[in-house]
Amino acid sequence: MGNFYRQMRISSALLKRLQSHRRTVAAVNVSGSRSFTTTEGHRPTIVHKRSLDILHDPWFNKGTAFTMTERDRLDLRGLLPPNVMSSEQQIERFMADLKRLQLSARDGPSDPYSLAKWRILNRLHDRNETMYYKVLIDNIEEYAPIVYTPTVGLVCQKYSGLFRRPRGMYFSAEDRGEMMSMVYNWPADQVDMIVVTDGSRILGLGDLGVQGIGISIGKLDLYVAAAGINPQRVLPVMIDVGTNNENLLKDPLYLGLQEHRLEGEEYIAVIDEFMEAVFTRWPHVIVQFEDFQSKWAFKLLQRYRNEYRMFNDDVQGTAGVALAGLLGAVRAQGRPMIDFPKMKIVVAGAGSAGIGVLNAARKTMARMLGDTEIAFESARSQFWVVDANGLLTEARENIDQDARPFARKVKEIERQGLTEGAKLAEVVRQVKPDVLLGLSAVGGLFSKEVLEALKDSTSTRPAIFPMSNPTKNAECTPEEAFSIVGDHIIFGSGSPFDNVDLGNGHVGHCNQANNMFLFPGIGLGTLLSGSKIVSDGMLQAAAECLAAYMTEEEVLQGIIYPSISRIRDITKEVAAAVITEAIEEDLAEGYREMDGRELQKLNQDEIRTYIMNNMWSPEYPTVVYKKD
Ligand SMILES: NC(=O)c1ccc[n+]([C@@H]2O[C@H](COP(=O)([O-])OP(=O)(O)OC[C@H]3O[C@@H](n4cnc5c(N)ncnc54)[C@H](O)[C@@H]3O)[C@@H](O)[C@H]2O)c1
Ligand SMILES: O=C(O)C[C@H](O)C(=O)O
Ligand SMILES: [Mg+2]
Repeated sequence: MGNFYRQMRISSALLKRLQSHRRTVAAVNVSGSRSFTTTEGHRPTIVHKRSLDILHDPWFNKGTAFTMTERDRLDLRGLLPPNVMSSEQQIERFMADLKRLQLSARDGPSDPYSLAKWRILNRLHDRNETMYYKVLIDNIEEYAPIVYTPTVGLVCQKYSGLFRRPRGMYFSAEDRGEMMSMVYNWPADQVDMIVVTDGSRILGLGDLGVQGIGISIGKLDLYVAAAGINPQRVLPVMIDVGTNNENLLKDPLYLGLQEHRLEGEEYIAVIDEFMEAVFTRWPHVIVQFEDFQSKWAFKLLQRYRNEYRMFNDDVQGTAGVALAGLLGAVRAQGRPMIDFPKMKIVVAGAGSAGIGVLNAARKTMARMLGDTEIAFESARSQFWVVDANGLLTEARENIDQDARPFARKVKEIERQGLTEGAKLAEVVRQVKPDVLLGLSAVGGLFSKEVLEALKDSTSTRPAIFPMSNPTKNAECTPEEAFSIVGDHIIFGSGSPFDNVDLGNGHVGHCNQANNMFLFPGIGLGTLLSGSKIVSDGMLQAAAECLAAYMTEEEVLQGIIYPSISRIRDITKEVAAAVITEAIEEDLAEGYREMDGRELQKLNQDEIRTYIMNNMWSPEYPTVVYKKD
């Protein structure tokens, strides 16, 4: 036997590994023989690898069954979800998932096989990243809805069953005091982009705890596909501070911490520790906050935005995308953009996304009106905000601090025939808005009654934006909007829908109003500019670039956002706008061999070339072996 292996030039390390594997197999085969299993079964397995190498080796990997001491010993801490499982629980989880597959492979009527497609793509992602991203980039229209919204929502919901190999890092409340060392368990010396979530508000699906890691992975897939960030330099992160989802707290197979969420100072201390750890190891990284519940989204943004390279996608990315849509709706009426401050806008939903949009739209109106305090004050009267308690006015008790600037004066709305807490349909009936925008996470909120009321809009082309995700949380479908309000509307939804056949060869165009058209360009532009912060000006430049991207002809046809097949191009354009603004604000310090001064000398074409030269493409590199 020894001779045979020598002849085959198999190294002694591999020989040892083969022998140890053969012992395991033998032990399994003779499990009835007590004496054999006791002697062999208790002998430790010697491994010559640590960290991800172990998790990716099917011979040694135990997945979630690695004990905490093993995780510490083998540099695995943070590379697995925090809940240690027994092998029986692992099998139970796998079997339950297998049996559920047929029942759950469905997200809305659009694609009954979406989850099955996700599994196949995910397996490719685990085996061969270059090939995975080539498939994704070459077929982005078909597969973005699988790896990103809406299927990613279903994946997060089913995550405990779908979990096979870990991807990304998990920092849990149990890791307090350890994060600074744990961060070195990640194998890459360079990380450009982190997308982090605490799982507290995943799309419109609520608190999904540790299962929210899927959203960080999906967003980073778009960073690679759209922005050409090197996949070896992205890091999805889940900060598990517990969950308030009672079902998950009771589920014996849940992979996260089974305790209620940390609150107050304790919560902030965990996020602070995480930020300090990642910026210590990777000082130039950009951290995108994703799907944090509103009460933390704003606080954390204010806390970190002047100190670290970070932004909140739901607040700032969404604001820019919605603003581009609002300006597109003005252009689609054949009016100049400068007419924007005359638009009457009803927003349903006053969470992180809704308030982000309201702030950005109000500021833009004020700027167009002369950028004075009076202009800022008068812009406020263009918005009516309806949340779970109806129309928001100053008569409301316990108004959320971030929503307060949009609470209407009681006298003012009484003159419009409205009162505090008025229902959405009533508000639409009285206001006759130009735009109805939904960020409520309530599927079907734009009911027949609401849409009927919008028929009396004073606009020649009312715009309807059911922006909530995933598909079943959309406030209405395009069929409902076009059939009830009319063929002339502008339509944009957060999740993708097919265009609507209006008959007579006419098509009702369904735009996808999703922050995916901005966040990859914001990240890429910030990275390549070398700015230490993501400024308001850089975000505004990104939004204006998207707003101006569509041609007059397209806009008049109701096409106000690009198709996803153009996402790499729009991302490059957005990145160029971000870099240009960073240079103008004197924030650009450069990236790698391009220092800040060199960057300042580039013209627009050269900036685009610089961006394209730094975008990764999925091509196999030549690989050579080198001894340590
Ligand atoms: N399209 C995009 O790019 C995009 C970006 C960000 C968020 N979103 C979606 O927006 C939704 C909301 O996100 P969020 O972070 O603001 O959530 P959130 O939970 O913080 O806010 C939801 C808001 O909706 C309000 N609401 C609840 N029921 C309502 C009702 N019946 N009528 C009117 N308002 C009601 C709540 O009072 C709250 O103000 C999610 O579905 C998310 O997926 C979409
Ligand atoms: O994830 C998306 O598709 C958009 C947005 O970030 C959301 O939270 O819904
Ligand atoms: Mg989000």
